[in-house]
Amino acid sequence: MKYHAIELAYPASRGLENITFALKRVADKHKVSYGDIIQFAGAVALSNCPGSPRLQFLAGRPEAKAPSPPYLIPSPRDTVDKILTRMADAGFTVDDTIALLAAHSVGRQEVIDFTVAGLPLDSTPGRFDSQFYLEVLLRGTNYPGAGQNKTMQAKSPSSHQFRLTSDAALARAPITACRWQSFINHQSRLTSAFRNAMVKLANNGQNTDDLIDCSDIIPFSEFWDGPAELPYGKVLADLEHPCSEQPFPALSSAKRSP
Ligand code: HEM
Ligand SMILES: [Ca+2]
Repeated sequence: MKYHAIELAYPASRGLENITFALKRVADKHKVSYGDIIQFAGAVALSNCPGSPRLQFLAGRPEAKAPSPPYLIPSPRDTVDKILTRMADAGFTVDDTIALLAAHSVGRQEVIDFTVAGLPLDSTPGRFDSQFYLEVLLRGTNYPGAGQNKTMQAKSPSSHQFRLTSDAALARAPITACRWQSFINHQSRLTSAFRNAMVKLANNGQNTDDLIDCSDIIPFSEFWDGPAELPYGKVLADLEHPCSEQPFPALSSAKRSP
C-alpha cells in the first residue's frame, strides 16, 4: 500500500482525502516531492488570507522513506498535557504550539460534527487575525449543531462558530492561558510568532542545508492590522479571563451583526 493510503486511514487524517489527491496530481506532474508540495500549497493558500505572514518556503525535501506511525498527531480530545508533551517531543515549545493555533483563525470543521460541516472556528475565517484567540475565551453556551462527537467539540458561544475541545482547554490551562491572551489585539506579535513556529513545522526532520530557499515565489497577503472585536451581541462579562497575571486587552465591539 502507498504511504498516503496508509496515513489517510489514521483518524487525524479524516477530511484530508480531497486535498491529498489534488496535491498528489500536481506533485507527480511537476516531479516535486510530496513534502515540498504540501509546504508550498500551505504557504500559497495562507497568502489568500489578509493579515497572514508570508511563510518561508524551502524546496528540495526528499520523498518519505516510510509512512508515519499512527497517533502522532494530537486529537481534539487529548488533554493539554498530552498535546504539549507530544509537541515538545517534536521540537515545539509551549509558546510555539499556542502560536501555531493561529491556523485555526482561518479554519473550519468538516468531520467532527456533520450537521454543521463547514462551520468556521472563529467569526472571520477569511482573515488571519487574533479574533480566534478572543472568541475561544467567550463562555461556551451551546453546541451549534447536533453535538456529535462531544469529546472533540466544546460548547460554542455562537451558532455560527465551532469550538474544538483542545482549543477551549489550551485557552484556559494555567500553563498556556497568558500566552493565549497575549495574542489578542497584537497582530504583529501573532504573525511573527506563527511564522517562526511554521519555519520549524515546515522543516521538521529535514536538513535545511540541503534545501533551497524559494520563499520569493510565495505571494504576500493583503495587509491587515485591525483590532479584535467583541462579536455582535457579546459583552465583556461573556469573556472568561484565565490569565490572572495580565489585564485583559482593551476591546471594541463589532458594529455589524454576525
Ligand atoms: C492542538 C493541536 C491541534 C488539534 C487537536 C487540531 C485539530 C483540528 C481539527 C479537529 C480540525 C477540524 C477538522 C475537520 O473537521 O475538518 C482542525 C482544523 C484545522 N487545523 Fe487544526 N489542530 C491542531 C493544530 C493545528 C496546527 C498546528 C495547524 C497548522 C499550523 C492546524 C491547522 C488547521 C487548519 C488550517 C484547519 C482548517 C481546515 C479546513 O478549513 O478545512 N491545526 N484542526
Ligand atoms: Ca480569523
